[in-house]
Amino acid sequence: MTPSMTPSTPPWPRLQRVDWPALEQHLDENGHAVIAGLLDTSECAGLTALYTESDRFRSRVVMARHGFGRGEYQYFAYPLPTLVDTLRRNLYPRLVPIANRWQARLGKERRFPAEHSAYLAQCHDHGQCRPTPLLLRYRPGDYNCLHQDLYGDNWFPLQVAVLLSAPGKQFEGGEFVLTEQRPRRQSRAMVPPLRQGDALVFAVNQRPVAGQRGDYRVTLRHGVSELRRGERYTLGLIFHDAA
Ligand SMILES: O=C(O)CCC(=O)C(=O)O
Ligand SMILES: [Fe+2]
Repeated sequence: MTPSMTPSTPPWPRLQRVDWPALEQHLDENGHAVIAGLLDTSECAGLTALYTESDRFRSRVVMARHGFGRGEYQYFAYPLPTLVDTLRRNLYPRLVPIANRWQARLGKERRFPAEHSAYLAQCHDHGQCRPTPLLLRYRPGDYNCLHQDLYGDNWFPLQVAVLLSAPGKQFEGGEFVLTEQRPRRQSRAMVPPLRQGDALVFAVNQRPVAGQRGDYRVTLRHGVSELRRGERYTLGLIFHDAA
């Protein structure tokens, strides 16, 4: 454990400062919402520095080999770095009420338990045992095709990505892009402005939208536009484990 991996303040008080009702409303209306400044610069640098510590990771994916884009990412192995584990365990209970409300509106039966440990036990019972938190690295010319991070039948409907690099300073281009596909309509693209340390909460698969005849589903995908300069790192926090 490097010293920079110790959170400078415990994440719990940090998350208490978040305006959750506003975040929830933005999520309901757009399928994504930003938690500004969740990590500080030194925490971002500490996580970025882990990228070269190969024994922290269970696998490395070179995106071009799979047609996923260009660039690469690595999935952390268990045990997760303390800060990654703390973020995942503390963000989850805040997102559960939103996730369960969406499940009901989407007509889905599954409800998620209040604690992340209980949810992981469920994933493990389903044979989804492999950790999904990841670090992504982009260099000039790299990009990430629009995709969804499902990894099995049991998936938690919200995920979080934290931008670890400083736009305009450490990199240019490389915008986080979301698309929202509405039934029988054209897709809407969204590019939330992100600064270093900002966390984006977004829908993994679908979100409910109130229509004239009840709720309907819209499908979301996310990706990253081409990086023009520098190096860009992201921490991805997915709450379900993978098959
Ligand atoms: O690099 C990014 O911002 C996208 C990360 C991503 O695809 C994810 O966290 O699931
Ligand atoms: Fe992703």
